[in-house]
Amino acid sequence: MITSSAPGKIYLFGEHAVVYGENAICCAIELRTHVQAEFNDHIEINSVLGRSGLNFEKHPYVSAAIERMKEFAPVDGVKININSELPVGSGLGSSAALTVSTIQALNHLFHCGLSLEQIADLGYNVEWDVQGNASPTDTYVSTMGGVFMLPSRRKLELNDCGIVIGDTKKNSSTKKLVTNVAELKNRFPEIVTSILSTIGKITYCGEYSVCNGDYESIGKLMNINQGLLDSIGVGSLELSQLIYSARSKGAYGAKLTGAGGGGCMIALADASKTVDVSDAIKSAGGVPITTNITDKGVVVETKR
Ligand SMILES: Nc1ncnc2c1ncn2[C@@H]1O[C@H](COP(=O)(O)OP(=O)(O)OP(=O)(O)O)[C@@H](O)[C@H]1O
Ligand SMILES: C[C@@](O)(CCO)CC(=O)[O-]
Ligand SMILES: [Mg+2]
Repeated sequence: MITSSAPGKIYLFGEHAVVYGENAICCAIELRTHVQAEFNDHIEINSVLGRSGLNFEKHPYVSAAIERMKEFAPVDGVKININSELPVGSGLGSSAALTVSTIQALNHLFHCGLSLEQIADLGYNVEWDVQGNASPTDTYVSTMGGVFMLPSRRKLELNDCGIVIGDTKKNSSTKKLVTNVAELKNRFPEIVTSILSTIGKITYCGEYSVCNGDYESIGKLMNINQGLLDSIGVGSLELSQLIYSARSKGAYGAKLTGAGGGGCMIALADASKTVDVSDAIKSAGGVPITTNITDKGVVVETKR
């Protein structure tokens, strides 16, 4: 039996734009998904969503990961148990953490010898298989841990600042939201391409601010990024309420993270302000989530 785990993630900048090759800065967080894999006489997948066999409706990412792993090993009889600290479908990369930890568990159970780069690439393929469109960002950062500029894969450092997360209700998947943006881009190609390109430029400016620890500028760039995400239809009333509430209590900046349409927002704040910002998120109807950035990517926790 193998148990592996992988971290979730947050975006400082660049979600959705990174699907079209623009820059993004993405950070792994300490909340993790844990996957246990053992040999079995058939395929069985157990999670908070229930029990199934190979089932692309109930467990699309695990089922797609098993299919991809069949290129390397005879994955016909395996039992997968999933436990996660990440809210499902909330923009914190729960699909990527699940995908990457599943691949790593099967990698070690069947002695495939896959490298971290190969795991990240396979994870990207799985998210693409399920969503019909994806960037390599979520699965790369969940594999490697840390803070990265994608697609260049430049590693960055982000220390000495507080990250406060607020969760809101969400009723749309990343697959649907990414599809919606593609449809908007098809309808207004010049306008949406210009917006996505501007988000890429925000990220480029943001990298300079991150490297210089200029949190005031990072916050202002996050706020501009949020306005552009709203313009392409991936915001929500609930997210806006939390975002403006966090900003009113002294956050450097606040924006949605991940695919949007609800789910999580993040606020960047000085350590002295994180309690006030967290209270503001709660008073605006959000569920505050406390976590930190982590350098710990996908790992094997136990082998028995
Ligand atoms: N703990 C879990 N157990 C089973 N399936 C899970 C779990 N966590 C995530 N999933 C799968 O991932 C899907 C959510 O992926 P989705 O990409 O929509 O959200 P996310 O990854 O949390 O957000 P984002 O992609 O914006 O970061 C769920 O519908 C489910 O199929
Ligand atoms: C919306 C998106 O940019 C981030 C989802 O966390 C999709 C992707 O990059 O695969
Ligand atoms: Mg996802």
